Amino acid sequence: MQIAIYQMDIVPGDVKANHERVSAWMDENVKGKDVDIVVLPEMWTTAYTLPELKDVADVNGEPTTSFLQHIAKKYGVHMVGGSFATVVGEDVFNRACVVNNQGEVVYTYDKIHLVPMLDEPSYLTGGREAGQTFELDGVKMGIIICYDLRFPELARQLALEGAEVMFVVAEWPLARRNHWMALQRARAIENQMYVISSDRCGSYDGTTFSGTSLIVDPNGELVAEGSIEQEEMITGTLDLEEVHKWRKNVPVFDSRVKHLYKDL
Ligand SMILES: O=C(O)CCC(=O)C(=O)O
Repeated sequence: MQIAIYQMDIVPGDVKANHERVSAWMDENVKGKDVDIVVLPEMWTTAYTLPELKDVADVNGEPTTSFLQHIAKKYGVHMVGGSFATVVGEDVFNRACVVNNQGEVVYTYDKIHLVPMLDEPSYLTGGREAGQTFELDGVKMGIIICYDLRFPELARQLALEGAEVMFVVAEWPLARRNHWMALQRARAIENQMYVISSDRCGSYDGTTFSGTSLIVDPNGELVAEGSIEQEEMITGTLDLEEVHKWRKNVPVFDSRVKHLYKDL
C-alpha cells in the first residue's frame, strides 16, 4: 500500500483557492504514479480562520465532499481528505472525510476534542460520536484530528475495533513539535499499528506549524518524515505483515486486564 501525504500550506479562508492547490498538486505528484492513498491535513480548505468560519466554511459538507469524490475518481486513489469546516444547521463541525478510489464517501468523523488553547469551543461544535473504523482495500483503518492525538482512549478504541492503520490530520504548532512526534510514536507502539499524519506547514495568525508529517510503523520507527517548513510530498509503503507480527510477538491486546481498569 503506497501512501502519499500532501504537507500543504493553506490559503486562509479561501476554499476555492485551496481546492485549486490540491488539484494542481495531484496533477503534478499523483497522476500516473503508483499511489494508493493520498492524505491531506486538518482544516485545509480554510485554515483556522475561526471568527469568519461561518461565512467561509462549506455547508452540509459541500463543495468539498464533491471535490474529493471528483479527484478520487479522476486519479484512481483513495482520498483521506484531511478535515474541513462545515456548517450544519446552527453548528460548525471540523469534519474528516474519507473517499475511496471509486469516488464513494466511506467515512466521515467530526472532531470530538475541541482545543481550549485555540478557543475552538467558541466557534465549533464537538462531534457527537467517537471515531469508528472504515475499510480501504479490505484493511481496517481509523482517523483522528490533531488534538485527538492527546487522548489515547480514542486510538485504543480504534485498535480494539480492528484498525491496523490510523491517520492523524493536523495543524500542529511548531512550539509543541516534540509532543507531536512522541505521541504519534507512542500511539503506534502501544496499539501496534501504522500511524500516518498530514500536518500543515507555514504560518497563520502568529502561529508557525510543525510540518513533520510522519509515517510511523508499529515498532515506532519512522518510515518517512517531512521537513518542518516546506510544502512537500511524503511517501512510504505500508507492510501490514508488520502489524500482524508485532501483535503476535508482543500480545498486549491479550494481556489487557480489563476488569481492573477504571472507566474514568
Ligand atoms: O494539542 C496541540 O498541541 C495542538 C492541537 C491543535 O492545534 C488542533 O487540534 O488543531
